[in-house]
Amino acid sequence: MIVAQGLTKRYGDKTAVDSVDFTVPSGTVTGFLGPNGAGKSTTMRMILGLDRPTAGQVTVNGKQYAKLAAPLREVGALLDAKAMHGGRTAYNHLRWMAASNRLPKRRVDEVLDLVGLAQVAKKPAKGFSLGMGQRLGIASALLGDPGVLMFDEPVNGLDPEGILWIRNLMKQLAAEGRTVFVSSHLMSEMALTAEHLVVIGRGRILADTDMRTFIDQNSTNHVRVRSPQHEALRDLLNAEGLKAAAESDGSLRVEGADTVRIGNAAGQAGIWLHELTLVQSSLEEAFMKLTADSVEYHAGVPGLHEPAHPPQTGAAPGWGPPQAAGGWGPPQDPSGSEAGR
Ligand SMILES: Nc1ncnc2c1ncn2[C@@H]1O[C@H](COP(=O)(O)OP(=O)(O)OP(=O)(O)O)[C@@H](O)[C@H]1O
Repeated sequence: MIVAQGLTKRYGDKTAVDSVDFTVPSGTVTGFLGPNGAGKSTTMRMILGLDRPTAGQVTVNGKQYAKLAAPLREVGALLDAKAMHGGRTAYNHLRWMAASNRLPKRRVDEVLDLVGLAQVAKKPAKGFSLGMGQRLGIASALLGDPGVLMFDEPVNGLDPEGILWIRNLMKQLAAEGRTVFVSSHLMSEMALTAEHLVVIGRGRILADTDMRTFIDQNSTNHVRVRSPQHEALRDLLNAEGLKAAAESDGSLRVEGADTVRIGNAAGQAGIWLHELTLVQSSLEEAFMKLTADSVEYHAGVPGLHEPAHPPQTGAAPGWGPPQAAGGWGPPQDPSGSEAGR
């Protein structure tokens, strides 16, 4: 179990982690979610004693990491898959880690087998692909057979088979009663893997709850209904006080009612239905809604940003597509000369 209490980290005037309290229970996979820069890696580094908290504390199995007698046997972590000596072979990388924690050599072979790297064990890590590096990092985390495991973006670079493998591995580790704490930006993957969620935004805990409750509390289900009598159905639902909005695929999106109510209303009015589906919100929708105010780094949407050089001639003011001349983009040489380019 991991327990954080008032855990805080400040870098100068930047508060990366702001007095957070949370518990990562054993026997379940806990997802650690948050937008870029939310404080996930900083929190994980503090759990592993790689960063010292400015205030508060975090313990693993009741002790601070630095006070664990045999850390590798209690906590395994994958934070940065590239954090290894590139000239060392996968085998030797694991061998020195095992030796430093008095783990037997045979454990190195076991974890290499487990992560599927046995055939390349004697090859230097610098030649490894991103996915192979992730597998080696996971092997390091598993080396001491620890009860607590932390993975920062573990599926990064893995192929579909690798993603399925790590998903099943994490579930299996949790089913064995271990504590599994995993961060990821892949919401669809997290929805399939985690049962519990800790969500952080701008250094503060936004949610600490089970997956179903999180989705239910932060999203709205709707019903998708399709009928050859589209207009009649829409009028009927609107008359019933339901908001029925036409979708571009020809269906109606109805909020605030379940399938039974809509089906009964349509049946009583003699309206044929070709589809009546309850659409449950996804983790992604719930996450986006909850963290909308916590996103620090927004990407510009092409065509939606204000141009640095607004159109000068013959164009209405305001935003618009790039102009052939005098519009957005690098300044043009009016002579059309190639000189100086
Ligand atoms: N060593 C450091 N010095 C100064 N600021 C830092 C340092 N490490 C992290 N930060 C800042 O702390 C905040 C939290 O960063 P952190 O890496 O923990 O976020 P994150 O949730 O892991 O983000 P991402 O999803 O992008 O990996 C960011 O604003 C970051 O710039």
